[in-house]
Amino acid sequence: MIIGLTGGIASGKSTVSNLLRSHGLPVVDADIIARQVVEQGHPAYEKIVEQFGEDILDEARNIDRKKLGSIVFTNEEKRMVLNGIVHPAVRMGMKNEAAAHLKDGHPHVVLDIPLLFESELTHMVDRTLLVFVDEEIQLRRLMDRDGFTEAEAKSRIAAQMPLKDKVQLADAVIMNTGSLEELKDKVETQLREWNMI
Ligand SMILES: CC(C)(COP(=O)(O)OP(=O)(O)OC[C@H]1O[C@@H](n2cnc3c(N)ncnc32)[C@H](O)[C@@H]1O)[C@@H](O)C(=O)NCCC(=O)NCCS
Ligand SMILES: Nc1ncnc2c1ncn2[C@@H]1O[C@H](COP(=O)(O)OP(=O)(O)OP(=O)(O)O)[C@@H](O)[C@H]1O
Repeated sequence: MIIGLTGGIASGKSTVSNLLRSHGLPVVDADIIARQVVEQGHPAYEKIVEQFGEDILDEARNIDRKKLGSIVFTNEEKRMVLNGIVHPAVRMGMKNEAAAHLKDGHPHVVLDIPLLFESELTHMVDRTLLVFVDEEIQLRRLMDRDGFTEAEAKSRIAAQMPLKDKVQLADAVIMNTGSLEELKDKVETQLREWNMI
């Protein structure tokens, strides 16, 4: 079974991913692949520099993610351009990694995809699991984790489908408004319900 793990920015997907890994489940992380496919030498890197110019590069000519983020999270059109370059490569990378885990004999694989619903990727998975927090907690955790101003954090949250709309689309929801201990219990309960542990 392929599980699609999703949620909003700073909802707790990586935290849940780590708990899933601790149960022996392999997790394929779309954010990590999205970083790999824009490294120098990859075709997506060239396309991004062509579209966004050399101003988004740092001294070592790597993509400065902070700079690129400040452009695309305040301009939907530019975000779509970036998505159009990066997402096909991410999809391919995820498929390859998932196939390798299945080939290794793992019966279940988790795909951690922040934009699972926005990018209509549910066909890639058998079940969807949403990590939910209310907007106030999401904003606070995002500002605390990344040191963003309120405006920066809000622009990132606004670039995604509201979490309450994702609740309607998910097969199961894990509430992450409580403590990490509670989260751990909820993850375990969900895995048992789906006969995955
Ligand atoms: C804009 C970029 C350079 C900012 O990099 P940065 O290191 O600051 O953030 P990081 O990649 O770790 O993403 C953090 C979170 O932001 C959110 N996010 C990232 N990209 C997007 C996007 N295009 N639309 C909406 N939310 C996004 C996700 O929740 C993600 O988990 C980077 O996010 C990027 O290249 N985005 C485009 C690719 C993408 O969509 N990645 C996310 C899933 S594949
Ligand atoms: N139950 C919790 N209690 C307190 N802090 C938490 C809890 N769950 C997650 N956090 C913290 O909130 C922040 C966001 O969590 P995490 O990084 O797992 O989110 P994410 O959904 O993977 O984010 P992104 O979309 O940016 O990749 C982190 O600093 C994490 O340590």
